[in-house]
Amino acid sequence: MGSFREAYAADDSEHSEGWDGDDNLSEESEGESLDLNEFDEDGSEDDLTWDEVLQTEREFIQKQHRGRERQGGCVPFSVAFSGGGVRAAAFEAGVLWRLAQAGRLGDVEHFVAVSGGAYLASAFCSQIIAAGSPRGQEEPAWYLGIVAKTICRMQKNAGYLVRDISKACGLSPWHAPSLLTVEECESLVQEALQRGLRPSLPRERALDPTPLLSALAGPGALDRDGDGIIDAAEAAAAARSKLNAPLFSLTDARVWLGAAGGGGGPNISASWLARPENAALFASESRRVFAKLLDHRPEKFSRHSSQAPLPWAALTRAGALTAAVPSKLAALVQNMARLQDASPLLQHQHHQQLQGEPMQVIRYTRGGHYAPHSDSGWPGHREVSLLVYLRTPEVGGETCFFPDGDDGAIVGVLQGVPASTYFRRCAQLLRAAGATCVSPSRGDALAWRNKWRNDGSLELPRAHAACPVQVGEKWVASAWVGEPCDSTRHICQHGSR
Ligand SMILES: O=C(O)CCC(=O)C(=O)O
Ligand SMILES: [Fe+2]
Repeated sequence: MGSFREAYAADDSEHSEGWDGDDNLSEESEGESLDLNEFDEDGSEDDLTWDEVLQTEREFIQKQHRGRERQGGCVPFSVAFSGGGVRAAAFEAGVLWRLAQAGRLGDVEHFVAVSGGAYLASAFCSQIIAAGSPRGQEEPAWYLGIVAKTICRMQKNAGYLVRDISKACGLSPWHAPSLLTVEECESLVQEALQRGLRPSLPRERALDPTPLLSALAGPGALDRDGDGIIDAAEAAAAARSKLNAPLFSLTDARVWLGAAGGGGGPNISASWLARPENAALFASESRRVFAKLLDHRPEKFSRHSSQAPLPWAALTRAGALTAAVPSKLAALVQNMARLQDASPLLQHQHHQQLQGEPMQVIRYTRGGHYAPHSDSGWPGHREVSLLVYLRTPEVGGETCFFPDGDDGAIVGVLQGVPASTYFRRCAQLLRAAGATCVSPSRGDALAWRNKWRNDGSLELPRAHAACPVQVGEKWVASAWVGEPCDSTRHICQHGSR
């Protein structure tokens, strides 16, 4: 553990109360800045003398040295950041990042800074205080996360003067070229074909939102059997079919619910949902989210593709060409988590969380698309989404991600656009509204984190769309890393993982 981190955390912990998690210290904390007049010039009986301070510091460092020697740790060293305005801070951000990448930040004994260097040093220390402490093995990744956050904060404040070398700002989708081999892609396609995956709907039906709207907008949308009660199955089916995949069939919903009984398990278990208070909560959340989505753009509820769930066990059975797929996906999540979040849970439990629900192979024939949507239906649902292109269309089929927290621009640009225009110019339209579009390329993978507002409300987290396939066929595999249950969230998974 870095001694400066401990020293800050131990001695200055009360200062962290002024940290508001945003770019500025709160007004309150500014008002509470250190008042030098409070100190007696000759030092009152209650104050530490310089000798005592030095002695305490020496003992602390000796203790650290002994601990380090016992663990066979690296040679400790100190870091000094010079001044030079924001340019110095920008340069030193790079130094911090390299030290974090080399796993050496934990060996820093003293960290001193002046002027421009202190912009960075103080931001870095604030992040450390706010983050608490890492546990053993997690230390290098923990420091990477802290430095990434520091860099993002600087980039936000200093703009182009600071380059985002951490690639962590803005939560961009992570693009991993050639993650799967051609053989692995084809094996997934064959597995899905064996499970009866058919071509998706023809174009004319695919782009017509009318049947969807009539099916969804009625008051009985959640109460499927019309008995006035939204039971567990209805709530689950509604969450799945209305919030995430609006054309998800009842059969699919049954498969999903059925998985609760064994093998993998869904994000929310049937037993959890069976408790009336949970089902009611779930249904009301679903209604709220659904209403909000519907307000934005009803057509977004359309999805035209065919899906086949692939159980993980089938992929990893002896001799399967797809045996390496789960670890490749897990490693992708881990890399992204290290640099974007460094949340220990996401970094270390992703393998298990990944297999919480089956992978899904999706097939889009001409006109097949997935209108703007979010993969995560509620807080505590899917933390990360993964997508691998298995077969690429000749034209169309781009995956477009909307700008963070700004789906308004997208809604505006799509308003009144006829289906035929959307079919031909989807990526062009979405790019013009600020979206980032990725063209399918066989074996390439994308990963992104689904984010929620702090208060748990929906922000169309990482809203994205699959543009219509114009020529050829597009096949993808989708997988999700479930968010672990967290007692501060009122809806979270209770699945039998
Ligand atoms: O096919 C694509 O490009 C996106 C698929 C997707 O968004 C999903 O499966 O949730
Ligand atoms: Fe999606």
